[in-house]
Amino acid sequence: MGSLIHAKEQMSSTVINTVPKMNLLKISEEHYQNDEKSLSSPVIDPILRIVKISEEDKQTVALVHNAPIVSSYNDRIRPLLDTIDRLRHLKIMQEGIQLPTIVVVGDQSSGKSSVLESLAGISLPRGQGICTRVPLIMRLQNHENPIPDLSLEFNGKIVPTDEENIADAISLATEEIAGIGKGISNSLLTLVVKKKGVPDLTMVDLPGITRVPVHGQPEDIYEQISKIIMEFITPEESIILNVLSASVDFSTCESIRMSQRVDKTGQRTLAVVTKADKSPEGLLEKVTADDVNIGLGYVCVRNRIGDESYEEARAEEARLFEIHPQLSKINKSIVGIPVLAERLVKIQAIIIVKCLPDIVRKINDKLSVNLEELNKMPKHLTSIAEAMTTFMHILGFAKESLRKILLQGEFDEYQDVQAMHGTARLAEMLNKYSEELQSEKLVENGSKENFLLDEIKILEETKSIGLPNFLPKTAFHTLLQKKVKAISLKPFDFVEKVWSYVENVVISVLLKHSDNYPQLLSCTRRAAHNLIAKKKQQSFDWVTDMVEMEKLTDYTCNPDYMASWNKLMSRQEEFMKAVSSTYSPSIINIDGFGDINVDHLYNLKGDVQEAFDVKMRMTAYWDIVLRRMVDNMALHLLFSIQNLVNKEMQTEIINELIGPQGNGLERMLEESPSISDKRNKLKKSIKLLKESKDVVANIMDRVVTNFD
Ligand SMILES: Nc1nc2c(ncn2[C@@H]2O[C@H](COP(=O)(O)OP(=O)(O)OP(=O)(O)O)[C@@H](O)[C@H]2O)c(=O)[nH]1
Repeated sequence: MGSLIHAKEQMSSTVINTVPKMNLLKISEEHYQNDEKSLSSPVIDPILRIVKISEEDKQTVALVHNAPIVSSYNDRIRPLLDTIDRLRHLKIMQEGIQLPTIVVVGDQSSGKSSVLESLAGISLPRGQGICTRVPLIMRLQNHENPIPDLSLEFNGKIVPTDEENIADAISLATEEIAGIGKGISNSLLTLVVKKKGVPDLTMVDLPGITRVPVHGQPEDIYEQISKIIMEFITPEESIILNVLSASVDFSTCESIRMSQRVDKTGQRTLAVVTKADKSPEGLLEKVTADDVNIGLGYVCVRNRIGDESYEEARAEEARLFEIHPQLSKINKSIVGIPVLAERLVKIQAIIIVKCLPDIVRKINDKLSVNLEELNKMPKHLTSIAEAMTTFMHILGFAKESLRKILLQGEFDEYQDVQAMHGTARLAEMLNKYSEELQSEKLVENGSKENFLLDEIKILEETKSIGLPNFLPKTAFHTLLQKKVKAISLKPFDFVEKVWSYVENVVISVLLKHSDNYPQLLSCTRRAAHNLIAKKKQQSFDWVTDMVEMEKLTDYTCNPDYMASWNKLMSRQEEFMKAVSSTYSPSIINIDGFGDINVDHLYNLKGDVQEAFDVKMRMTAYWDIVLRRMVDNMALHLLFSIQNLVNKEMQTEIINELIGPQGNGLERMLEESPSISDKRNKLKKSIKLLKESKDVVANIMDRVVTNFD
């Protein structure tokens, strides 16, 4: 037997020593398989499951079963397992970093605690009804001292205990955590068992699932327990040790349903079938049929019964599977606590090696994200001078951002937010405004059935006693006023739209920069709002003047006016011919108006020729007016926005914050609870991650060396 153990030790160290750095899991799985092969050449499926085993091997396995449950994996896996345990102790899972964990689940009284005590060689509270009421982390450590060393860790304290009192100590600790009675809690209880011959294993025992609350249990016991179980078995890093009683139909087990929900293919589920002694009939068929899809295979066991000692229980178990008419037919590679221990130790090594590099990466990533966030957080201000400096910085940054967004067209701070690409949006609005003004002109020029009638009517009404060949200026002005009036609302609408947009941009920039000082938010928002209201009013006043000016006066030095009028007037003679033509329809094409039927002007009283002249003057001039309305508007807005960004905003906000009414600087000294909470949380998390980083830093060197 000694040489066998020696051979196995050699084999194990080969496994550990030959795994290269890259792709640790894949390789360690292969080696694990090789390991099994070198032991007994069984046929093994890709997920570690032994399918066939030779007769000769059966004997070897049987011999191994009689060896103490200690693997030479221990020496090498122990530091890795310690690392994981220390990370668990640091509560790294609170940071959303999952640890590789063997999670023991099972229906109520399926025998979970019995399996664990068999593995640990100690007595745990056992019984009918709910015994495990809190997640129990069981850390088994092989140690050389023949005297076992047991302790419980919970609620921040360590309580030493011994084998005799462990069951009571666990019950007491459970009561302290979850209260007296049958209630459950998700606060952890850790049991450390250092004992000669135990496998180096860490497992989590969870409360058993029950659908029907027993006397004294809360009504929603099923939901409470399911929640805890799901929390532990959902992460991909968890191996599910599903404890099933041989006396039940596996497919009806709640624990199977749950594990199937998170591990459909069963690739991270191992089944332990307890109470083989109670229900031996058909057990072989059940585990062979594998109706419930257990990827990592089955191990059938017989736990301690009544007052048996651990040694007696193991001997009974070995005897049972050796001589029982039905149970002895079950392959020896899948029976007994020693096989289970061996299997778990290996699976544990594989998942740890697989997960560790990822854990290290996640710790580093999270640490740098948190450090960055902490650095970005506002300083806690302690004096008015500090508050003033911070405030001026905020103002400076906001001004710079607005200058980029609204004046220079640089969007590095808002690459993906189109609404904040200010210069482009303003240009878009101006183009639309210009198009809207032009479209009015097109509509008007398009209505040809009344061509010249307006002009003729106005000329008649503005006639006075005088020489016939003088065009009355009033006629032109009357027409101009009518036209300006028709479009006069458009510039007001445009101004309204532009300032609303600018207000949104200004407020979101100010809010972004004063984000860390919620005390500043309301007063900067108010200042921005007041300032924009003022600017809007100024623009309205300016637009009113501009519209009135265009209505009441007329002037341009733009040569386009004369050029365009001359061009239009060159068609006057032809036009008059068309008007006096007796043919019907009499049609003439004029630039900008298209084909005009002039039948309605034939024989018309009033001066058609004069009306044509007035209309063409107006047409030439109106183009100038519209362009002027767009150009002037653009200049006005650019100038106003420039003033707002470069001068007025700063003054307005300073007045609002520290003016006669303002007490903003004093308020900046009072840190908001949400900010201080956030800072404390970040500091706590950074401390935890730094400690975790130290914990894994040493081990990663060893992983690499060991697995080189
Ligand atoms: N005959 C026999 N009885 C067993 C075996 N395993 C467990 N039992 C008994 O089944 C009962 C329940 O076992 P526990 O280990 O307390 O079950 P549990 O799943 O931890 O229970 P809860 O935590 O309450 O859900 C106890 O009385 C055990 O002695 C076994 O292999 N054979």
